[in-house]
Amino acid sequence: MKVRDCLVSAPGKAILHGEHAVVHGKVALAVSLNRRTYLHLKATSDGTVCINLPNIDTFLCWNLSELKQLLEAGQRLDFDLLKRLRDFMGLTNGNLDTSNMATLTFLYIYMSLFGSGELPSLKVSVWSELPTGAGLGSSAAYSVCLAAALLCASGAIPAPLKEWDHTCRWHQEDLELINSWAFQGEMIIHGNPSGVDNTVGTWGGMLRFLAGKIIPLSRVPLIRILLTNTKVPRSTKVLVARVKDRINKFPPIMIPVLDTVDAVSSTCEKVLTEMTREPITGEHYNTLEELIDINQHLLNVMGVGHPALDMVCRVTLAKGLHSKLTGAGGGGCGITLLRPETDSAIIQSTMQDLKDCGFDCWETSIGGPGFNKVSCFNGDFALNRNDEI
Ligand SMILES: Nc1ncnc2c1ncn2[C@@H]1O[C@H](COP(=O)(O)OP(=O)(O)O)[C@@H](O)[C@H]1O
Ligand SMILES: C[C@@](O)(CCOP(=O)(O)O)CC(=O)O
Ligand SMILES: [Mg+2]
Repeated sequence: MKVRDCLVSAPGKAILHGEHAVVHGKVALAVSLNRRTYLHLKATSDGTVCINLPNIDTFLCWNLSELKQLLEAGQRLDFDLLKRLRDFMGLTNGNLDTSNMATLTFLYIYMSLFGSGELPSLKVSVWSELPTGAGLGSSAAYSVCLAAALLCASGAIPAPLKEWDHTCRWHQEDLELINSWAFQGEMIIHGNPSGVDNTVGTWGGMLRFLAGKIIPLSRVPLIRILLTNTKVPRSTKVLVARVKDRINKFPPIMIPVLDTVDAVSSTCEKVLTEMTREPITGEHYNTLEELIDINQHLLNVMGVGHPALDMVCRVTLAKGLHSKLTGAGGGGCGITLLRPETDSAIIQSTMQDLKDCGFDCWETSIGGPGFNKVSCFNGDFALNRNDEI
């Protein structure tokens, strides 16, 4: 089978409001970031499939003949395949570390897409500008890249449409297919994902996500934020399970908390919309700050806070800035809202204070015009075909 080489990329995301609550059917507001994950797929002819995942120190190869034995002729690929792959990799349920989850996700999508025909010999390399396991949707960006590249290589989606700047894109229905396979990847990595992260990775921009329904927010103001990575490692899968346990233990307490988060997200959306229709005032920013504070407390009630995230909130508040965790929490990243009038000296000194705590910190902006979705590059332009990654 002739497989096309390709280079694809997908953005990370920040959740403004609604993390965790979105898993339980509440609204989330999420936005793509200008940090991305890249995947290069290269056809080979040595009868192996190999993955290079330098961010997580994983470099593996398998013989196609070994993998073929895991496929049962004619069978629809599903969680039985997942079980066979787990057994093949020697994994028990509790043994899903960073490398195993990434490997299992790759093998699952690869075997599912190519299993009914000939397994192609490939080398797949993935690298990312996103911190892994820090709340910025690295798992979704990884899954979107795998889905896009492998669907394209298998011929399940056509060659993408070329754009003027040497990048290219897919039609809406192809993006939907990419998103659905990326969601399966997230299921392997997260256990019970809402789908918001893979949706942002696929479509980009800012969106409102509710029970699988996506409403793109096409008119949103450009907002400056700080992103701070506490570098405290955590796993989304573990945190999502922790919140579920707490909901099961205290339903009358936790269900109103989820409803309140839902109201925070909807109120924030309303304010953002107002900000595009009328002159932006200090009052708009005051409300956004209050919503951030309220949601941070609610996330602590859900049990996904961490002393390092409390530190981010304290350090920034000392400079008059408001922060909350973003993503699954339990460590990872926080976002801090910057007001338009915030002096650059204040921003610099806040960033220095955060760095002095041992955190990584960078300024970025979200919203505004422009999309930042999954895209591919015309191979010859972006990479010489003979380049080794
Ligand atoms: N660049 C990458 N290369 C390989 N695997 C990755 C990469 N980025 C993310 N992953 C996978 O995603 C997992 C992290 O997912 P998760 O706990 O949801 O955190 P995040 O908030 O970054 O999405 C990692 O353990 C790994 O399996
Ligand atoms: C906690 C959650 O709302 C977001 C998780 O994001 P991340 O994996 O921490 O980037 C889970 C989900 O929506 O699937
Ligand atoms: Mg994730």
